[in-house]
Amino acid sequence: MILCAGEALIDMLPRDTADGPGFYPATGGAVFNTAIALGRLGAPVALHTGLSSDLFGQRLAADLVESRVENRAAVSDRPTTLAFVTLTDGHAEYAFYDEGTAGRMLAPWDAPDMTGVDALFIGGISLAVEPCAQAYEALALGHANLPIMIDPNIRPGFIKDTDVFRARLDRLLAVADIVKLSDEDMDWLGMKPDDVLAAGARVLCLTEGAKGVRALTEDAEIHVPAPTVDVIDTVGAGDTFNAGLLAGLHRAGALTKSTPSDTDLSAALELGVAAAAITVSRAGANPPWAREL
Ligand SMILES: OC[C@H]1O[C@H](O)[C@H](O)[C@@H]1O
Repeated sequence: MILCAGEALIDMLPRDTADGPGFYPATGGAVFNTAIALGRLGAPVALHTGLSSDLFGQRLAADLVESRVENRAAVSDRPTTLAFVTLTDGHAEYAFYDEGTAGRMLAPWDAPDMTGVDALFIGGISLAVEPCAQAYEALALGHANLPIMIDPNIRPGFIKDTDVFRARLDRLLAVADIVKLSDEDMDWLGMKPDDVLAAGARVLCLTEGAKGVRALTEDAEIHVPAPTVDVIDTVGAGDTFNAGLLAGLHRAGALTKSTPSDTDLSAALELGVAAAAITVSRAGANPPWAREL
């Protein structure tokens, strides 16, 4: 069972209405998106997050059930985080409303049930805000014996304290086996691929948008191009890639504390880019796609 830990929220996606520009709600949040995609790919998966009991929280919980994701959230009556999305040529930018929300206020003592968990996926904007960042860090550091994948999904405008965030990432990179970063993440971190591997990662996945993904291990560099599709929006592309990678490795028995073989890694990367390509060709982070894949 892969335990995904991070935010579940509502994306307010832009849509023109007869009265002018408007928004409509869709389930989202980087780690929620990864959990949903893992469930759709048939991987055994659970989600740990701070989930609201409000109507949006109920909708998020219902989507988990529908996609066969076990719900291991800490539920509270605080509101659901909202992310207002603006799109420029399909590229998404986010404005978050998360003050005092159920997701943000998750505390280290809201620890999840770890029964049956054999791998961890941790990430998202939750690593940049208190106190939930402490909860997710404690989870990773307390279970460093498990294979861990981290995607910090860095959104510079959302980082409340750069020094605290950077120090936290350094501690997480030291226990991570697989790290996924985008070009922009690498620029923000001021790191080179070798620095990430030297910090402890066995696999570094560098997503390069329409160009695909480059994966580096100590001994290999594998490039997998992305299928060509018409992009509607990029919301959730990286999250779905993460799910494909994790599902592929898990299925091959290669989601372990060791470096996967080039064959297993290549096949998992292929699944990741294929899933991401379908996501970007639809509106929103979690369009229905499993059968097509
Ligand atoms: O990675 C995409 C996700 O990031 C943002 O946090 C949005 O919630 C969106 O669903």
